[in-house]
Amino acid sequence: MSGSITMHSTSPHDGAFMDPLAGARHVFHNLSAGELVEHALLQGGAHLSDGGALMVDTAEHTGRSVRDKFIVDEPASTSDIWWGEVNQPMAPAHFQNLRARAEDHLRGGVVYVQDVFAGADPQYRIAVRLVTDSAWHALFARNMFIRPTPQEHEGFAPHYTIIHAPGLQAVPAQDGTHGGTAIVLSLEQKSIVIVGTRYAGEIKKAVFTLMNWLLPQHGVLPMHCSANIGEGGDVAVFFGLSGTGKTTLSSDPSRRLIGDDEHGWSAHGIFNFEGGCYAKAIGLDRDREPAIWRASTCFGAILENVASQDGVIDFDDGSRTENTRSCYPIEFIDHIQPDGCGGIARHVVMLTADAFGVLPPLSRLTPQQAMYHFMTGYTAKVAGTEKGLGATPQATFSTCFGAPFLPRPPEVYGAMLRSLIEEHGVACWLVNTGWTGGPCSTGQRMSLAHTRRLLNAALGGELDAAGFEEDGYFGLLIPTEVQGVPSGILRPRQAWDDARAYARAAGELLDMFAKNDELKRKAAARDL
Ligand SMILES: Nc1ncnc2c1ncn2[C@@H]1O[C@H](COP(=O)(O)OP(=O)(O)O)[C@@H](O)[C@H]1O
Ligand SMILES: C=C(OP(=O)(O)O)C(=O)O
Ligand SMILES: [Mn+2]
Repeated sequence: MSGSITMHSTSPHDGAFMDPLAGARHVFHNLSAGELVEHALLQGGAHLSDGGALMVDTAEHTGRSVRDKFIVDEPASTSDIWWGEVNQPMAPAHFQNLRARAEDHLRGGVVYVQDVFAGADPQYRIAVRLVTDSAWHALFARNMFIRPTPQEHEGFAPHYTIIHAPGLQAVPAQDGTHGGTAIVLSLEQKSIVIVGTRYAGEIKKAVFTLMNWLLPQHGVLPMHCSANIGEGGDVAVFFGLSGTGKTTLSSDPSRRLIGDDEHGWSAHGIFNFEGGCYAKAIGLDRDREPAIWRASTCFGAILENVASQDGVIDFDDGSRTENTRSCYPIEFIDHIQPDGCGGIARHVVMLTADAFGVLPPLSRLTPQQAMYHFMTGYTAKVAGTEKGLGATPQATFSTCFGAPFLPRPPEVYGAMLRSLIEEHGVACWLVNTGWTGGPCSTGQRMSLAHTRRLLNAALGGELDAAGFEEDGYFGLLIPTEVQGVPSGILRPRQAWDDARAYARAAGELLDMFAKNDELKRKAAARDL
């Protein structure tokens, strides 16, 4: 590997397409946050909260459209793609159509251009240009990615361009899509097209997919995780699927936040891909999560699908969706690592929100167990929209805690993590941020205070000399005592009133893991 790596082998604009902006009526380049807020209000469909946060509505798409994501099937770039359910091929001719129509659509009106970077480590950074007709999505990109300095803006040459036309519907017969929505990556043409959805998370996760494609060729492991750094410079990464606590737990007043969702692990250490956070806002409570609450409610923040009355935010209202979101630049959090870079991770934490209430709140993993849980990627959600009584939990297995974002086969990422854990003697932990004392219908959500205390004990070295005992089902090592947490909580069997009900639930969860292992074995045999 050379000193300065070129993440982009050909010239930024390879001439395959016209400048997407040529002929556009009004083009606004790199407006400030204040200007974008003004434009968003004028464009309509947005208003300010009493504290100044921009409140927007995404209409029917309130989450990612997993089935509508495509990678263009281009021979030079796609031989290493993990084709299948996650990565569906799109014919180059279809992409050509779709992109041309998206550009035409944008040319017809007002266009916002935001130039940003992904990758805090300059060596592995890509320059990304978002072209959109929606001012608040331009603000989203400005908040979420790394904002160039004035000098960096001069001569900014995008390596990748995102054509974002949320109001345009794809046409399946012409564009090769399933319906009106499409998120399409062309690795060869260095271009991403997003149509038919206003959910802003598509923008950041499309760039994440791109980083997941690019970085392994440079010996860097891309990860769906948050990261922070302790007083002594010790770095921890927190893997986990959506809603397991990456954002919440990484902003901890006693540790500096590196980032809340996407990181790379290079020979120098951990670096954020982003410059902002995208927190789940449902139930956001001022007292329980003061840092995220403050960041989410001030001018410059965007609140997606959050309800309000006369400007007063109601974070408890999930009537539009449970997946309400807040988006803010990382500087809105007090304790951050300003350059977005830390050293080699000393701790790897795997978060799971176990709605069956079976897994211990904290357990230590051997390197082998850590790899098993990484390749398995378990979490369990409450099914449907009605939470609480009677709801049945739904197990989810998403390999590498991020299958929807992996363009390469999972083993590529697994092998890299395995060698990093071995090489650096990394301590590994499994944390259940889900339920305790029963499944979600009868148990309680793990207290955030307990989860934070357990993590601080693990990361701060308090548990180095602690006693551990096996859980009896998963071979997990549970600390027998942690200051500040009742011992009855540490062992899930004791947290349940009915020991037999616990045994049954644990057995059932083990079966679900075994079924998933079997499915993976079959899929691997098919691919041989
Ligand atoms: N013990 C807990 N640990 C972490 N999060 C919890 C816990 N209890 C409740 N929560 C809630 O779960 C949600 C976790 O969401 P978030 O941190 O945004 O997840 P992610 O970033 O992994 O998608 C938040 O709404 C948080 O308040
Ligand atoms: C942005 C997302 O990720 P997360 O929930 O992991 O923050 C998402 O799933 O749309
Ligand atoms: Mn998050």
